[in-house]
Amino acid sequence: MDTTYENVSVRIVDDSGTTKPHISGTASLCLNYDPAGLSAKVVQDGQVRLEFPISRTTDFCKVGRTSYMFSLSSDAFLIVFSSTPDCQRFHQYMQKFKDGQAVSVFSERTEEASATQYFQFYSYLSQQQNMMQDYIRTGTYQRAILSNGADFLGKVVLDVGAGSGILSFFAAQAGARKVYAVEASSMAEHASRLVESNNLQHVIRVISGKIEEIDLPEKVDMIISEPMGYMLYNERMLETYLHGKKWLKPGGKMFPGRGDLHIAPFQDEALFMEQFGKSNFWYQNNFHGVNLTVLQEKAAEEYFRQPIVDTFDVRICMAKSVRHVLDFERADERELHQLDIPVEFHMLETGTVHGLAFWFDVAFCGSQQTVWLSTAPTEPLTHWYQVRCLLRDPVAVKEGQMLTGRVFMNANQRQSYDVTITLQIEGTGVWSTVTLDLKNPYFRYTGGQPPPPPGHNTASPSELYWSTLDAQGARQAVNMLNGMTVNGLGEVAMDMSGSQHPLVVEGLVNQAAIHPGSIPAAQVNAVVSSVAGGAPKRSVAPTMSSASHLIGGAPSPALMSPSRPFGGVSSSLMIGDYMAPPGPFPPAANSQPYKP
Ligand SMILES: C[S@@+](CC[C@H](N)C(=O)[O-])C[C@H]1O[C@@H](n2cnc3c(N)ncnc32)[C@H](O)[C@@H]1O
Repeated sequence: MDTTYENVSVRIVDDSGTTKPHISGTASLCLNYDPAGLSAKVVQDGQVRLEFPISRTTDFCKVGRTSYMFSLSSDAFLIVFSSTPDCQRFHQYMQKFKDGQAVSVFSERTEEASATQYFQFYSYLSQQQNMMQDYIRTGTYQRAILSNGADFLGKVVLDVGAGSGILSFFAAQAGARKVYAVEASSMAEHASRLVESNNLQHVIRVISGKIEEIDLPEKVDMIISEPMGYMLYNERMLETYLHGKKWLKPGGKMFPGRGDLHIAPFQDEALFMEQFGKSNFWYQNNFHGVNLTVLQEKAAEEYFRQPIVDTFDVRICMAKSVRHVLDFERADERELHQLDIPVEFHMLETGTVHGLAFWFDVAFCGSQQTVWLSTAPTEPLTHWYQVRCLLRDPVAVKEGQMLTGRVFMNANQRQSYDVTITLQIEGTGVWSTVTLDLKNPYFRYTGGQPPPPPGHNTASPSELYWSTLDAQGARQAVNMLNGMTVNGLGEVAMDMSGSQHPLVVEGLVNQAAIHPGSIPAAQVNAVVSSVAGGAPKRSVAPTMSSASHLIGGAPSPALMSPSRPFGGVSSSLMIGDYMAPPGPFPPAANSQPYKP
């Protein structure tokens, strides 16, 4: 809701009802959320001329068609709006406020349509399952909680955004006396049923509602939550997590207690060409008799606004990552409205910087043990994958140069961020800038092994392979010859079981950091077929058409296999942890994520 009103005049009212101007000329009236209700500010030329709190007990009323009267303890003010519609809009807002209807930090910062879709998404059991089945995620949370029993035993805990209630169950397992499981979507009903069927009603109390709007009967010793979206900040649920601190006792703990966003420049010519190539569809002057070329530039712009969600070989990074730390126990939610992250990279190699790669880690700093949950490319893959932002204009760099700049993340009302990257090579005048829409990413993960960057071999891989075989013993060396196997000693057999590619030997080929329990091989044909920018061939059935509809996160890798019984989960669209409904079939050539 727009809560700024331009060109208002403010008059002071005396006891006889006579009014006179309180400020000369007109000003802006801004309403902001305040824990006690609202705060009204009259701003003129950048200066606050009048500020007063509005609570549900404040006296106010509409006067005529264009004015509003506020009787405060000291003075009474008449706010005169510049038009009847403005006054009407203000009146509706105040009515809602008076009725106690959802005027909260959350509703202030979120478009209604975005919130509706967001909580609908999380109301699906399949979506909760998707997160629960991310074994690295769920297993790490359980371990962090159970290995810090002292922080939970006999304690009161708040679970912010409880979903299925899984984290509340972990807190109960660790001996919590009381757990308040707050969930805004209708998943709260399912969570209640789980609590009852597990006979934990005496410990876990599910509260249906938004953290920003509910009431708790007491303060808590510990807050637990899983509020991370991709690139850490998407979904803006971290703000909800920090908001929950209004219920935390002094000295209370947050689990996790901190989040580190890592940022590194990368080189990936193939990815750059792939994105660029997609817009070439519009570079046709006779598409069914229509000249499309005027839109090619706009299409390229649109593709480069999409952050790319997938995984990669860490060796594409050209410098050590810069780390941006957020201390959840200290930070204020308002700090997350604009994040201005300076970056400075000491380039470790010569080449082309195609963009910046992002991943995050969170730490559970318990009194007994610190446990990290990492989404780094060197670690087992999670449903957050990693995110890469391409530069429209890549920059050529030399080893030893300094690449500096900033990543500016500006929160929007769609529960996401506009991300502006600016980079320059120090002392050269070479720079590049791009703005991306984090709400509309391109989900590119195919389940395949991410290739290493070209030119990374500094010794002969073939020699290395054979010397490893020699070390293992020649008998184990197996080769294929016309359907027969011949071992390193020249012995021939008809056994076909040793048909693995000879170069795929553990320790020789770098395997992706994929956890065997989470990531079965998947063929995301729809995505693969769009790689060159052409339309996916109808004969190639998209087994993961949904994956092309990522909104802000991704299916748990465990659900990426077409062979899994719950593969249907992935036919939804993602928003971090959050996905939206499936799109058309066949998916668009560009694998554009669905956007609400
Ligand atoms: C990423 S899921 C985590 C669910 C569960 N805690 C888990 O770890 O499996 C986030 C949950 O928080 C809920 N949520 C998001 N914003 C919320 C808010 N402002 N108030 C209450 N719940 C919220 C969502 O509906 C969703 O179920």
